Formats: sequence, C-alpha cells, structure tokens
Amino acid sequence: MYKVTVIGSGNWGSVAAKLIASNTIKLPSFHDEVRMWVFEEKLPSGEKLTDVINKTNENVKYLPGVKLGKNVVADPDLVNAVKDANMLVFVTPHQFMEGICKRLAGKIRADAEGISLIKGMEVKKEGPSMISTLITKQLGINCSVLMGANIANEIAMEKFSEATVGYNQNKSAADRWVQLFCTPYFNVTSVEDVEGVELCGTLKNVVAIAAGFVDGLEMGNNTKAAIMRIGLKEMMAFSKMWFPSVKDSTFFESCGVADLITTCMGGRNRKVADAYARNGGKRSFEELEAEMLQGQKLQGVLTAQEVHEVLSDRGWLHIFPLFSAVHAISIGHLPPSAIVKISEEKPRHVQLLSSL
Ligand SMILES: NC(=O)c1ccc[n+]([C@@H]2O[C@H](COP(=O)([O-])OP(=O)(O)OC[C@H]3O[C@@H](n4cnc5c(N)ncnc54)[C@H](O)[C@@H]3O)[C@@H](O)[C@H]2O)c1
Ligand SMILES: O=P(O)(O)OC[C@H](O)CO
Repeated sequence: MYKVTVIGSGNWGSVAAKLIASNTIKLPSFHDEVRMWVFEEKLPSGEKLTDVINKTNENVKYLPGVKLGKNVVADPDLVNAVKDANMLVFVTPHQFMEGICKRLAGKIRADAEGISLIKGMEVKKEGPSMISTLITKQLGINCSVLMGANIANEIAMEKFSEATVGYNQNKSAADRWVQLFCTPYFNVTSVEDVEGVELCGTLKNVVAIAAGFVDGLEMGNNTKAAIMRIGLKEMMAFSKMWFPSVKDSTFFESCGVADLITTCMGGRNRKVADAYARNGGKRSFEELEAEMLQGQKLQGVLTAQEVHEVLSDRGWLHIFPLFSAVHAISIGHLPPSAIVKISEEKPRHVQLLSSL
C-alpha cells in the first residue's frame, strides 16, 4: 500500500493535496488519507492555520473557498507528517527546501520515493543544482519532478490542464506518480528527463518577470511575444550548457512552452513585475510581493539572481542578455525599460545562442 504526504501547503501545495486526495480515495493501492505538512502560522482571528484547515477542510489563507477533500489531514509537525509515508510530494517555495531537507534527513521511510513540484534551483560552486538533486542527496531517495502549465487557482476550479512528470530511469515510479495525479481535468504524461523538465519550470519564472515588465510598460503583444521567444531560446541554451542530456522535445511538453505561455499571461511573477514597472522600479519586489500576494512567494526574482551568479562565475552573462537584464532590473541597477534594450545586442546574442 502507498501512503502519501504532501510537504507544503501554499497555493499549489493545497491544490496538489486536493488532486491527490481525489485519487487516493478511489485507488485501492493507496491509503485514503493524505497528510499535508503545514508551515504553522496564526491567522488574524488568532486561530492556527492547521486547526482551521482540519475544521473547515479549506486552506483559508492560501486557497480560500475550495474544499480539499475530507481525507486531507493538515499536520504542523514535519517529522510526524512524513513518518508513515512512502510517497513524498515536495511543494514549497524553493528557498525553504535546504532547511526542510535537513530536518527530514534520517526521518523518512527507507522505501520512500519523492516527487518535486518546486520550481527553483540552488547555486553550487560547480553551477546550478536542481531541487530534485538536493532531495536525492540529502534524503537518499529517488526523486521525480512534476511541472507544467499549472496556475494553481485554475486547477482548483477543475479547469482542464496538462502536466509533465520528469523521471530518471525509474519508469515504474513515474507511472505511479502519473496515476496519483491524473484526473479527467488534469492530464499528466511522463518523459525521461528530470533535469529538462525541472529547468523548464524553474527558468520560465525569469522570463515571466520580463513579460511583467513589458506589460507594466504597456508595450503590447508583439513585444511580449518577442520576449517569450528570446526567453525560450535562453532557457534551452542555459539548460543544455549545464545539463547536456536535456532533450529538445522536453521544451514542447506542458512543462516547456505551455508553462512559459501561461506564466507570462497569468502568473504571480508576471503580476508583481507588472506592478514593479508601473511604479518605475521605485517600490521593491519584496514590498510588492508582501502587499500583492499576502504570504504567497515569488520565485522569479530569486531565480534570476541564482542564474546571474552561475553565469557571471563562468563569464557567460553576455550570452544571456534577457536573463541578465531581468536580474539587473529587479535589483534596481537598470530601469524596467532596459528589458527591450537586449534587442540592440541581437546579432551577437543570436550568433552565440545558435552556436551552442
Ligand atoms: N501557485 C501556483 O500556481 C504554482 C503552480 C505550479 C508550481 N508552483 C510552485 O510550487 C512551489 C510552492 O508554491 P505554492 O504556490 O504552493 O506556495 P505559496 O507561494 O502559495 O505559499 C508560500 C508557502 O510558503 C510557506 N512558508 C513561508 N515561510 C516558510 C518557511 N520559513 N519554511 C517553510 N515554508 C514557509 C507558507 O506557509 C506557504 O505555504 C513553488 O516552487 C512554485 O513555483 C506554484
Ligand atoms: O504564479 P507563478 O508566476 O508562480 O506561476 C505559477 C505556475 O508556475 C504556472 O505554471
């Protein structure tokens, strides 16, 4: 029997728990109960978020108005939440994963399998390191990934979308994850390319920030399409430079071009970057994030910084003018309008990218 714990309970974490719970209750090889670890916090009412989720079956802070399923049990104790589980679903903002893995090391079942829904990476001396790698190294478990064109609120309303599971070798684990997540409105397929899938999900957040700048400057659809096209080229080039095994075909799955489109049209990174540009860069991302997202977290600004670190370390910044501009603008070194200045570098940029 398989027992599932979801580690994380933000906007996407809550929707993931709902999707999974709708399946575990029907599939005989899974325990009905889905445990969801909650980073505990007090609500303005003075009540604890975990208590309210368990009382109302709703994550009133991160996914208000949506029932999670009676078989979802919120648990504020991380170690207790994972102790019986052999299928671990990781879905927190990426900056918290190092600490979470440290707390989980030695505390999980020996036969556990993991899947990461987290869009983000870490910076190591040798270059970018993916969150699935962090999980595998720190916890000693196999870790697949699930990414896609997945704005959580739309999936919570059961509107049709697709996602991609990325796996390395372990196809039977991938099949089990597909079975666990698939519903009539959430169509999941798998590809043997963990890094490719995870890099798509991670890097599209940087392009989404660029798309938000374009919207905030009211530059129109053609400019936004150009930014998305250049962004996709940089995503592919960056991925293949660091991970040569990444497959071109992965970029045409839901995790690739489809996620890039949805995130540049309707995501949180786009929304906050739009506000940043409208304010002429005078209000920081931190301030806008806190005001506009009410506890939800942006990943794009931090990822742009991480991308900048690994590229500058290698002297490769000039090959990635869009990624570089997003970072420089988001820390206030360039004005938002600099996002289209990359076109001036076009001949060199195109030449460099096509030589990769
Ligand atoms: N929301 C979406 O539409 C969506 C869709 C696909 C993927 N994702 C990805 O899923 C991941 C999780 O995003 P989300 O939308 O579920 O979260 P979120 O941004 O909605 O919420 C932030 C979460 O972080 C928690 N948190 C705050 N401080 C913490 C700490 N110190 N330690 C641990 N947790 C802390 C909060 O309790 C909350 O659960 C991210 O990588 C995101 O890119 C999100
Ligand atoms: O709202 P964002 O910008 O974090 O994007 C959400 C998802 O990643 C879209 O697939």
